[in-house]
Amino acid sequence: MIMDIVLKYFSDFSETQLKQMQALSSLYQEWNEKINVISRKDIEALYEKHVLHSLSIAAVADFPAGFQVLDLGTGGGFPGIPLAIFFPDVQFHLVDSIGKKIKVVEGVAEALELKNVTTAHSRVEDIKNRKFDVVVSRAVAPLKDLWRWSKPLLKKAPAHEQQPGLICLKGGDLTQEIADSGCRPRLTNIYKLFPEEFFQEKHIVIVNK
Ligand SMILES: C[S@@+](CC[C@H](N)C(=O)[O-])C[C@H]1O[C@@H](n2cnc3c(N)ncnc32)[C@H](O)[C@@H]1O
Repeated sequence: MIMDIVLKYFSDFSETQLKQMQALSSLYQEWNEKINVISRKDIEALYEKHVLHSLSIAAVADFPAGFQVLDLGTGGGFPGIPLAIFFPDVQFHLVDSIGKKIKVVEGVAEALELKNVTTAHSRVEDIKNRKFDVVVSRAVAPLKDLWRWSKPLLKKAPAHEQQPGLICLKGGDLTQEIADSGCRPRLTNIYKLFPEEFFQEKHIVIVNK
């Protein structure tokens, strides 16, 4: 099935990861019948539109074992769930302000037995007393807000080291958004990694700590 598209670009999965990736299709179909978190059109193209797109972050950033990653505005679990499968030794905290979406994420993570996923039904601004190595996010808010929310939640980088703090998937013309953001991000074009036609959010934007 369409899962082939993921295997075309990421071939190094363990048996467990492969089973988890393959299970995503039926899990999201089942959950979507109860709670609609993904459009009908998109659910048919789950691996291209959501899974591969989420994994594009893994193509540009390495998360070492023990890293703590926050997925800000995870919705139905993107990019957090595919990344949690991809990086089983990294801890992912998936947060969204809409409770029913977090219910789906919890159901999917539990069915996949993803021990490295925790969730919270919360606005990201309300997270207190926690720090993360990196924040990931897709299609949530202008860069200015993403960076304002992420900054206080990030552990400090060691002196003189440039480390990614915020990695987000974004679409459209980012010129004005970047000018307004108050930070100086780097951009990677996703279509240089994967076929352009799959994605609406065509850039990976990385802001260093
Ligand atoms: C367009 S959806 C994208 C969901 C998911 N990241 C994806 O790409 O499929 C944006 C999500 O961000 C969430 N969100 C927006 N602002 C937020 C905030 N301040 N804190 C937590 N979640 C937020 C919304 O509830 C919504 O589920």
